[in-house]
Amino acid sequence: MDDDLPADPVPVMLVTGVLGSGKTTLINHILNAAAGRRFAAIVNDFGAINIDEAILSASGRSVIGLKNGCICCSLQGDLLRTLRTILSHKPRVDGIVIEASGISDPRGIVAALFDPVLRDAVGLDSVVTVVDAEEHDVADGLWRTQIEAADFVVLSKADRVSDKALLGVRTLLHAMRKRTVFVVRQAADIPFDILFGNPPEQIEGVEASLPLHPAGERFVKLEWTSEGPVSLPAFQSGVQSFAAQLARGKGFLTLRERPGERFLFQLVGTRASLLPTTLPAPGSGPGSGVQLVFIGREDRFDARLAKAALDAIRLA
Ligand SMILES: Nc1nc2c(ncn2[C@@H]2O[C@H](COP(=O)(O)OP(=O)(O)OP(=O)(O)O)[C@@H](O)[C@H]2O)c(=O)[nH]1
Repeated sequence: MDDDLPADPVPVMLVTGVLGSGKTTLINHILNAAAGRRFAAIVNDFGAINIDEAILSASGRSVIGLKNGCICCSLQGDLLRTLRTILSHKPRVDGIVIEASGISDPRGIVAALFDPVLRDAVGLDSVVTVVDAEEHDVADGLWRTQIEAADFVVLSKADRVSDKALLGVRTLLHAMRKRTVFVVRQAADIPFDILFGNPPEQIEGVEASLPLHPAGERFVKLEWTSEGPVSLPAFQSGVQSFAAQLARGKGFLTLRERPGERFLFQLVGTRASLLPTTLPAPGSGPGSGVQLVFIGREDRFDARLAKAALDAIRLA
């Protein structure tokens, strides 16, 4: 181990969950709740436009985005380099939160954290899996894998379902797990000292050589930008033409109808929202214009047609 790496392992929390489940929202909550403690967040967005980094940076904490790939597959080297950079900072951080992209197999990331150089410097404290209480596909192998790997399952969007439906999801989650899983209704219910500082039992079956899921084969992404504002009706009808094919859409918009304002667009499953925002633009991009990322399973999402529909918005 390098001399400049800290002697005590820095606790790491890994947050997983399928696309749009609520990982960024949860991490925002954790960073805001961590008053007086120094946390670094590493976010792994699927696209080169890192919307999550832009959302989390508003918390004022150190947030580093890993772009254009999946840290359980192609970006493991980037993750390890980023961890080493964070660990070399003085004063040292009290904890590190890693947000896996919505297509990540947590076992691959856990295996990476057992890297021989880092294993004395960072300690995996917990794997937290966010489950959308409203929309989830129990037949999805990745969803099941993420739940199997979890020390905690946080149910998001519990506010959108009935108590009966919530009980149904909780019962399902408990039935899927051989060992205890903490199912909490919202992040505020997770005791902070359990998240950081108490090593959970090691995740069963984790080995350095686990087969990793071929992320690139399952999902395609489309990134679309415009330097200027777009028309709201044209945007709505353009996105509507391919929304049913999507697993996830998000990004920032400026609209011709609302000069001087910016909006955060979110689409998960059948729900879409467009809300005014004061968040900064991703990267060093200008605050005007449009930066959007769309993700869909490759057998459903025709990114070429979607791009054509979006390009037509520019002319509208
Ligand atoms: N009503 C409600 N909405 C939520 C909750 N958690 C997240 N959302 C909304 O769900 C959408 C997706 O949330 P994110 O936190 O961006 O999800 P994510 O898992 O980080 O998404 P990806 O990184 O793209 O996979 C956003 O519109 C959130 O505001 C919740 O508990 N209740």
